[in-house]
Amino acid sequence: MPPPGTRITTTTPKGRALLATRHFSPGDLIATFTSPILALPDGPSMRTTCNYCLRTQSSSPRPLRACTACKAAVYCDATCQRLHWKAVHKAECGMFKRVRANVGKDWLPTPTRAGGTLEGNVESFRREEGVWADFELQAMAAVVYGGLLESDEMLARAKEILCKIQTNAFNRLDADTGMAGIFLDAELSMINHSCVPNAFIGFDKRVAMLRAERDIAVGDEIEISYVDHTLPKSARQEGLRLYHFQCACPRCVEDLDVYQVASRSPVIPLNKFSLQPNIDRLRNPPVHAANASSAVVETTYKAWRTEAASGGSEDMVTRRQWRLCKALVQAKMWAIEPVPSTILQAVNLCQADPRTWAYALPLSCFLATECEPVKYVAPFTPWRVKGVMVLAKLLAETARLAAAGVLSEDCPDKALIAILEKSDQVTMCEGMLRLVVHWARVGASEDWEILKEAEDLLEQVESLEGRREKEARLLRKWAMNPEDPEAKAFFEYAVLSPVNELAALAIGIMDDKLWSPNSSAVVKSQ
Ligand SMILES: C[S@@+](CC[C@H](N)C(=O)[O-])C[C@H]1O[C@@H](n2cnc3c(N)ncnc32)[C@H](O)[C@@H]1O
Repeated sequence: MPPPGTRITTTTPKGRALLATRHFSPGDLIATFTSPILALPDGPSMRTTCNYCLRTQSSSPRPLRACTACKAAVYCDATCQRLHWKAVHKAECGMFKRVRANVGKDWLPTPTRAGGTLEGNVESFRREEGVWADFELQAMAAVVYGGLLESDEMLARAKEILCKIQTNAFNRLDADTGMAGIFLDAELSMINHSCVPNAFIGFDKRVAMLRAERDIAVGDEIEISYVDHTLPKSARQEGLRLYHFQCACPRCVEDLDVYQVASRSPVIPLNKFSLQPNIDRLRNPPVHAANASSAVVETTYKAWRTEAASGGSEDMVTRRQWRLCKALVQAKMWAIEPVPSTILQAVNLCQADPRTWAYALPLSCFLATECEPVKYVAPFTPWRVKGVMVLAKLLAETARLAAAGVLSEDCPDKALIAILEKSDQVTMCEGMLRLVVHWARVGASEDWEILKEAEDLLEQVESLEGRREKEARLLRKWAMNPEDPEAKAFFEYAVLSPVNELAALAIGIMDDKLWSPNSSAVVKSQ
């Protein structure tokens, strides 16, 4: 049964499709999917992820405990273990024991349940030689270790199931919230792909939530993106290869870049309550597009990926990758991949070294103002909210160092210190947290880890001694009504202005500060 407010229809060439039978506004929850056919950790995460709720070891309050019988499946507590036993583990525990006895290791169960009506693209997979050979091996293993009768029919059935899983299951890897695994639901699998999606899926443990990303009118097809739709065309096509169709969305057909797609987005005005409230700038981005054709984008991205696979030290690879981005950086097309990914890598490198730690802040300001709002125009998308939360946490840390009078000891960059010293970092942090709390409630569930983290931090900031009440009152007023003239002017002065000043340092930091052998702030292996 399709969820209320939707119906399933059949179209050419997509097959079945989910249509809206009522209007959905941006952020509306279209449906929740609570009874997946499969919700399993993926292979590499099996021993480090609760096999029931899919929480990873790093986000679990307790060490994960293994099932005492098979020693393969792990759980965060007895409740998860009991529920998983009832849902699937009683059928697979014996299989794991056999695998352990025969090959001496834990092994990802090839799932043996998949709805009979799912699209499998079996004939197309059969033509993909490497993939098909892999499926044959996996099917054989599933039959042998599942203790099933080893017949041609059984092997064919196992391969068909693998095709269905590949075509329909969602990879729910989420490093930020510590969730990993695959999720397969028969109704969710009716949703087709577009690189300009009007909806997106969020996960909370074993529940998937389908939300509108923009207005969806009665009769519109509901479409999500199966891949990172902000990547260049060739990378998107590579990601879609195993789904066996040619994407005919406007991004693919007209070969639009992220700026062109963003400038047409109907949800641009929502950014009035964001770190990029300059709506005109999103509609008419100040980029030099003529200097960065799609051929330049593709060549840059391919060279960047080759460099990523080169196996050098992370900082040297990132340095070389940054050089490869030169044409895009000069064209001010900073939201086009691989520029944002390279800056994000640099943020991670900075955070790992006390000498460069403070540089993470301007780089993250740059990502949150120049890159993310173009890649993901709706400010409630989890990717946007997470970026603002990273900034809030960095500011909480620099504010603590500043209060202890040790900020300049840790950071030798005078321009950066000057901006931080004249800014009220606590107010900046509080402004970010109000954005996170507001948008996380629109785009995610109340149980989202990031929302809880933001609420906790906001409570701590609100109870800080010496916090100025007038500033706090204006931020509260701004969160209630971002158009209120007094509150808006205050937010621009106290939050946006220092954020933009910090962001303006980012390109210089990427060019010189992180890798120059003469710099006093260098990343590790220089
Ligand atoms: C998860 S299923 C979606 C539901 C599917 N249409 C069905 O009838 O079961 C994925 C498959 O749907 C088809 N599909 C999804 N998006 C498409 C698109 N934009 N254009 C053409 N086919 C698409 C492809 O066959 C793909 O492998």
